[in-house]
Amino acid sequence: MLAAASKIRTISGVASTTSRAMPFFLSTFSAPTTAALSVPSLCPTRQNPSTHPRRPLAFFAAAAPLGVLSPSLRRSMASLATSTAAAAAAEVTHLSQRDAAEIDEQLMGPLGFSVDQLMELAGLSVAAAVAEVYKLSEHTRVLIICGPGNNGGDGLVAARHLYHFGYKPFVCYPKRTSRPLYSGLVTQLESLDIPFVPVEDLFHDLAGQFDIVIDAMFGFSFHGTPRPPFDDLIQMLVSLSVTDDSAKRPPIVSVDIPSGWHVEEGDVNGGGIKPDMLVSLTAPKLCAKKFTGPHHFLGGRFVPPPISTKYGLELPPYPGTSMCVRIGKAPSVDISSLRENYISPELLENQVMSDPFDQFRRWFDEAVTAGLREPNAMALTTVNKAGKPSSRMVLLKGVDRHGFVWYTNYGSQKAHDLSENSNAALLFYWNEMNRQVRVEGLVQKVSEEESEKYFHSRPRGSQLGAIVSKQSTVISGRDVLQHVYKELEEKYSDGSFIPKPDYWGGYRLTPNLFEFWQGQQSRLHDRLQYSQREVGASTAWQIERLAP
Ligand SMILES: NC(=O)C1=CN([C@@H]2O[C@H](COP(=O)(O)OP(=O)(O)OC[C@H]3O[C@@H](n4cnc5c(N)ncnc54)[C@H](OP(=O)(O)O)[C@@H]3O)[C@@H](O)[C@H]2O)[C@@H](O)CC1
Ligand SMILES: [K+]
Repeated sequence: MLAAASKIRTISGVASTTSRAMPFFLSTFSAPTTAALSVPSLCPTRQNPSTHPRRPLAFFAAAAPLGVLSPSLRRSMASLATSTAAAAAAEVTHLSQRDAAEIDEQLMGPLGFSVDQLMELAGLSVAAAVAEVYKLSEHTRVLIICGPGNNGGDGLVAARHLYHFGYKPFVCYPKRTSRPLYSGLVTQLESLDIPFVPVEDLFHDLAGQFDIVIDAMFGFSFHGTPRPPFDDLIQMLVSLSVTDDSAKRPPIVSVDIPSGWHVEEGDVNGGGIKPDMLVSLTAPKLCAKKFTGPHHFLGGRFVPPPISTKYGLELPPYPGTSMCVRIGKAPSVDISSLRENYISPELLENQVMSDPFDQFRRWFDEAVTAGLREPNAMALTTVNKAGKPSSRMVLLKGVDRHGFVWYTNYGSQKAHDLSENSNAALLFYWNEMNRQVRVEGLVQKVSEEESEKYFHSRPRGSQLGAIVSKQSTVISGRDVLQHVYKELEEKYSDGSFIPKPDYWGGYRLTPNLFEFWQGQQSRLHDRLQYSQREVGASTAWQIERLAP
């Protein structure tokens, strides 16, 4: 059985609402095992966005020094990528019209690119940026208005990618050119049954017909004032963008330049389009400095060093494998309006395993199968003898009937707390599945032998890292770590055995309480608690439902 859980988040003040669907594999669980669970190595996985519109694809993994999306990395690192890029926005280079055209010529001349290639990457960037901001569940119908030049071509390509992402594109392409590149793009869209909408059909109830409007009319070669029919189309978007209630109209996304704006001066008389989102390509043009909408992205991840060097381009790094990166400040949200409505299968007493370890194992396997990133990440809360609590995330490295194991530095704050008070709590939060597991119990160090075994199973870099860090002590700078690390790297460069430091090892929490939480609609969440009770000379787990 494959059921779905989804979550609807409402964000007022910005674009809005997200929802997610996540596969659950409730009945695919095989017989519980008593063998220790050795946590598998977990890689973020990508699912077909047209069928699984879940996390914004991971952000941030590869591109040193910054980086989501991956992906999707999605996802926590995304905010870091975003804020770092935002911080850098002030220094982003803005191109004059002449430089933009010159770069175009060089890319397609001495640097060996074809226009088809660049257009494909540009259109893909636009589609990726749109999908990052406007979630499929809330914005399905996308109108793409395409102009006569390459900006229009970017729009045609974006339409195709949006279709494959699961959106429903409609294209308005009033001035077609017969060049094979463009006729090919049109044929590709026709083969997907994407409707081509005549201009006349757009002049009534645009807001009711579409959830997003993409302006791909003019880019950096625009000059003068718009000629028909683009003058009327631009006016239509102007009227749309001044609609008071932004929630009642489709957002406008401009490709490279808001059409009709002066390429360098921007919206000179103030009567032009006011897009909600701008996707600058290659590098922002000077007019982008006047863009005041909430979402400014950069796309066109193809700029080779000769161009960056020649034009002194300062551009934010693209996160991970992403085709776009936010530049400019991320819109601020009203925290009190962030609200999720959880939709999940019910969690009933007669569905859960009688043993909480088996139930944990079942949920853990489902989290891994569903492709969650680091489902073994858990918040560990310790409390010192003065009753002062502290929390941090650690990684679960094993679980069996004896308990939950993680490794750390025995000189750390948590170790200090645990030496004074062995009570601790673990919290797993599997956001995409609307699930949380709480575990409480007593903590003990694992045997030296167990720690040794695990230490030597780690990559050599992690072994050295464990030696370098006198965890939780104050250090004067990052260079301190790098210096010691380098020395150790040299010392062990011959591949010789790296001894485990005695201040490094594992802990095991032996649970006396579990709580399995499944988010449900209208705050009527399922909470099933397992606690221990005496039965004769032994103990048994009793399951009780807690009010949400
Ligand atoms: N590396 C890069 O840089 C990359 C660039 N890429 C993309 O290319 C875009 C630049 O494309 P582009 O040069 O084809 O020009 P664009 O702005 O689409 O329009 C030209 C057309 O509009 C017409 N037109 C002009 N003014 C007009 C008016 N007032 N009223 C009516 N029509 C008017 C003009 O006609 P003309 O005036 O010449 O008769 C011509 O037909 C760029 O912004 C980016 O999106 C990416 O694909 C890949 C990488
Ligand atoms: K445009």
